[in-house]
Amino acid sequence: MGKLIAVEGLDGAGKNTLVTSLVTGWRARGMSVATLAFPRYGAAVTADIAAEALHGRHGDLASSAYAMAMLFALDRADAAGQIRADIDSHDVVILDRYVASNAAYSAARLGEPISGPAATWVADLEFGRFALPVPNHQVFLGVPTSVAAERARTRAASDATRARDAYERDGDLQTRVDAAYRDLAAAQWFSPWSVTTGEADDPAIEELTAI
Ligand SMILES: Nc1ncnc2c1ncn2[C@@H]1O[C@H](COP(=O)(O)OP(=O)(O)OP(=O)(O)O)[C@@H](O)[C@H]1O
Ligand SMILES: Cc1cn([C@H]2C[C@H](O)[C@@H](COP(=O)(O)O)O2)c(=O)[nH]c1=O
Repeated sequence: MGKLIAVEGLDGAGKNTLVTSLVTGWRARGMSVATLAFPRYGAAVTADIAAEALHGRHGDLASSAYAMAMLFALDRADAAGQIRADIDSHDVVILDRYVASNAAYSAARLGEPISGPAATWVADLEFGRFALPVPNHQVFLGVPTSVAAERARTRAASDATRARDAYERDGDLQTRVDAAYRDLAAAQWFSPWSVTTGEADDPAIEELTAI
């Protein structure tokens, strides 16, 4: 039975880069590692519709925090069997975004604390009704919001397929999401959390690399 680790953070924080580097390190040590990124663009229609909505399609769909969160949650519900099978057959399963993304973005959109109705609904829906596995560990890649925003902007400028979506263009939302993630980490929401800047010499990264 492998460990399930979820990496969380703002848009452009460098989650994908961090996951890739951790996976490379673990595989170099002979560990078997499975990885999955949410939303599963191109693999789940719910993920694609969510992305399209954040780029201005599907009428007023994106204006509902709960509707958007439901799309992201249904994507994960559809992947639950795959996640469980991966946990059974690997030493580590590492996810680029997971349930806490829905809790942080939904609470931030609605201006609620993480103990409020939206984050509670996300947890009940995803860990409860959809029975998604609870991670053994969650990592918040807590780079400054200005750094994440600049990385998202630079990426959009150099890659036409990565134009910034409604969440990425909303600086106030990103600031509230950052605060929500810090609260989730401080509350050790559903599992132990670490907060890292992502630098290789950060003790939190050294600890993860050495699992
Ligand atoms: N430590 C770093 N230093 C400098 N640039 C970085 C670093 N980590 C990531 N980047 C760059 O920042 C951009 C965003 O990185 P990445 O795609 O890993 O972020 P992400 O958190 O997965 O983003 P999103 O959630 O928006 O998909 C990329 O262009 C990447 O090359
Ligand atoms: C998985 C997931 C994502 N979101 C938000 C976070 C981002 O702003 C967008 C798209 O994700 P990406 O990593 O930038 O491709 O959606 C969310 O609110 N809830 C979720 O579960």
